[in-house]
Amino acid sequence: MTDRPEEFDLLVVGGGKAGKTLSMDVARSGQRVAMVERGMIGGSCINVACIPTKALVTSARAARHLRGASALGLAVEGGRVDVDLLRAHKQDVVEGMVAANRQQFLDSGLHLVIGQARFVGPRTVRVSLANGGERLLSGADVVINTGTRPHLPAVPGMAEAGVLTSETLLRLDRLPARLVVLGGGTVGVEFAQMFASFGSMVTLIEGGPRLLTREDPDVSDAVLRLFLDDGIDVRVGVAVARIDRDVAGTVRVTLDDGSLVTGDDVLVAVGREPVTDGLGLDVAGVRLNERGFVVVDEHLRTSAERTWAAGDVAGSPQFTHVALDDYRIIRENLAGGQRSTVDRLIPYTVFTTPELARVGLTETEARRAGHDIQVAHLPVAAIPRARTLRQTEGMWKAIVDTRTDRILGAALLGAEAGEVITSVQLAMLAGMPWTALRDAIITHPTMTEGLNLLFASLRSRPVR
Ligand SMILES: Cc1cc2nc3c(=O)[nH]c(=O)nc-3n(C[C@H](O)[C@H](O)[C@H](O)COP(=O)(O)OP(=O)(O)OC[C@H]3O[C@@H](n4cnc5c(N)ncnc54)[C@H](O)[C@@H]3O)c2cc1C
Ligand SMILES: NC(=O)c1ccc[n+]([C@@H]2O[C@H](COP(=O)([O-])OP(=O)(O)OC[C@H]3O[C@@H](n4cnc5c(N)ncnc54)[C@H](O)[C@@H]3O)[C@@H](O)[C@H]2O)c1
Repeated sequence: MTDRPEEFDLLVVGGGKAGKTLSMDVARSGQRVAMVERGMIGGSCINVACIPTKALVTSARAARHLRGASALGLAVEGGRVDVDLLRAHKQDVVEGMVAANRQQFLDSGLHLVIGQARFVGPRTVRVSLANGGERLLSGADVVINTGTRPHLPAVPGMAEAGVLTSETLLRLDRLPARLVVLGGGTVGVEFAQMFASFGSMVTLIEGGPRLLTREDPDVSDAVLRLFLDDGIDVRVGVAVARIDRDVAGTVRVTLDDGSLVTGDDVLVAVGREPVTDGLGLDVAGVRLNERGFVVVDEHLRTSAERTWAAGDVAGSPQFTHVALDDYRIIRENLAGGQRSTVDRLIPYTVFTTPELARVGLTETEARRAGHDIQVAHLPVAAIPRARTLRQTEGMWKAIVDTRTDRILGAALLGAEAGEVITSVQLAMLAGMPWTALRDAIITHPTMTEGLNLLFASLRSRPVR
């Protein structure tokens, strides 16, 4: 290797959703682009996060359907979960997407460099290549997109006891008979319910006052009731004092209220931390915040000249669709634009069964912000489609501004909520009044039709 770097118009460090989409787009426009990825073709979403988990949620839902088949008029036996088949299904979905990504990378003309990058100066990285050797690369512009990894808190005994993360549990080399889940956030609830559907006895421990602490208390309570119905043992407002594994292999989790939870495996799902250590960002002039995330401005510029950051590592809300929007922002700003992250309307869906889909403000946030609000409520059982699906669990709510008639936010817990929320989001983006959703003619019988009923529960402003 010479000391002169290979020069590119754009150098992307980490091939996550933001980085790979940007790399392909810029390469297709004829510029020289190098993307360094240490091993996961396509990034974490398709390899170890969204896609494998949602493939397994499909299996979990199928298992539930099979158990409830008689209610649908079907005489079906059992539905035993076979962990080898489960793993094969998940792998097949993942490998299909990885192969499609690899082909798209090739077609775009980007230079894919497989190896671990480390900054050795401004806009210059040394890459330890996966197949041996090194390369020195520089970019006229550089984008950091190295993502996050599971955070492991300092709990006495945990390292010796051995615990799982979302990544290691997804390898599925066995189905734990008893699974203890630490953390009742998005990862914790999705995994807890999925494994309960596969037949594991699940205990979920959340340090905060309730499940999904970002949500309104009535929404968290509705999720809690579903979990209790599923036989999940939920403990909230307790901290783990220590974790031990006995000679028989049983894990013993001692809580600070003196109680003891036992299991075969512990999944730690208490948040994610940025992948910035060992990246040499100090020599690149890139500032980090106290939690190790890259500090960016609203245009996703870092403290170093012509150096940008995108996705989880830039402190963006941790969703793939947000990483995609970060790509759009940088793409436009590389071309001299001023696109910004300010005031983005970011929906999300927690893939429990049924799903919890959210957009905009919660009721708590709307009140705190001083809005004069009305809150619409609807039990999902009131929606005809839910009856035909025989999935009547859940509740919907929406928050509207009484003065402007604009929709401020919605929380939909129910079947297909992740699809329905987009209609609410689009109405918000278009600045439509809530009455438009109350009065729109919507196909019958669909879940989206429930929006007519949800908003019909509100009072209209008197006509003046
Ligand atoms: C279990 C789980 C389920 C999730 N489900 C969903 C979901 O359903 N929907 C949703 O929207 N979001 C979901 N998320 C969040 C989503 O996965 C992330 O927000 C998203 O993947 C972030 O993408 P990114 O662009 O920041 O980078 P990432 O996809 O994290 O990519 C970063 C890449 O950088 C590479 N890298 C790191 N360091 C180096 C280095 N030094 N040199 C070279 N390469 C390097 C890594 O190998 C990785 O491929 C989930 C997350 C988890 C953990
Ligand atoms: N469907 C989706 O879109 C999806 C799915 C999974 C993950 N994600 C993304 O990944 C991010 C990370 O997910 P996550 O669930 O790891 O983090 P999170 O921040 O969503 O939740 C972590 C939870 O763990 C709790 N906690 C923290 N320390 C604890 C401790 N010592 N003991 C018990 N509980 C503790 C917190 O109070 C919190 O409720 C999410 O915020 C989300 O943005 C998205």
